Amino acid sequence: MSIGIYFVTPDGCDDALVCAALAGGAGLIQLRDKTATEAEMVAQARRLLPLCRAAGVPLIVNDRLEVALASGADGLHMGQGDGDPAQARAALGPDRHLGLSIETQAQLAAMPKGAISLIGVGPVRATATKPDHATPLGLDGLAQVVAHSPIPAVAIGGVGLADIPAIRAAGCAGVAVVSAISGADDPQAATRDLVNAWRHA
Ligand SMILES: Cc1ncc(COP(=O)(O)OP(=O)(O)O)c(N)n1
Ligand SMILES: Cc1nc(C(=O)O)sc1CCOP(=O)(O)O
Ligand SMILES: [Mg+2]
Repeated sequence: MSIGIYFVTPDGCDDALVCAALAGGAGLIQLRDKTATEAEMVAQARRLLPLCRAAGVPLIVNDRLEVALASGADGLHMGQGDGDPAQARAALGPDRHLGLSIETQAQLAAMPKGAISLIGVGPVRATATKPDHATPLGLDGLAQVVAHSPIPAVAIGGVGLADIPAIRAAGCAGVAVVSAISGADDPQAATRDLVNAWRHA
């Protein structure tokens, strides 16, 4: 599986920002909004789905299984405290993506076999985007976790353009970013630069 650049939305994300990431070549989108109501997230996911489908890019919902199901999204991302992955897999069915956050080797070893299709490993570095993040792994720690993963992994947390060669060399299927795209003056160009760096790493 090759994902490349995985755009995770910031709180209050404008649909236009997702369009810019799609136009720049993002290979996966996660709707993550810690401030939105369930109804707002369902409505936004329903608006974004046709845009993502037109680009051939899956749309995944963060945290909220009900939103993923009600919107018909292509999957769900869960953290360690976000419920039982086996139950989420049963509700999602066999074909949709189910991502799980992995912060340590022990969490990887304890991961329920079969339910998860993708892991997000991090944070690589401290990041203000997720104030409650776990202890940073660094690029070496990332590589150690990914080396033991039986399923595709993406790196997340405080990463950007300069990290892409090391992240790819670690065996990741992609890199998940918020601020490297959302904080750029030109999000489409920033995504394109990340995509090109990924392709040439
Ligand atoms: C791809 C990816 N990896 C990790 C996370 C973090 O999930 P979680 O630990 O549940 O934290 P929140 O994002 O819910 O604050 C993620 N969202 N995506
Ligand atoms: C959503 C998220 N999860 C993380 C984890 O470590 O699990 S770090 C993170 C935020 C990533 O944002 P940025 O690219 O701006 O650092
Ligand atoms: Mg979560």
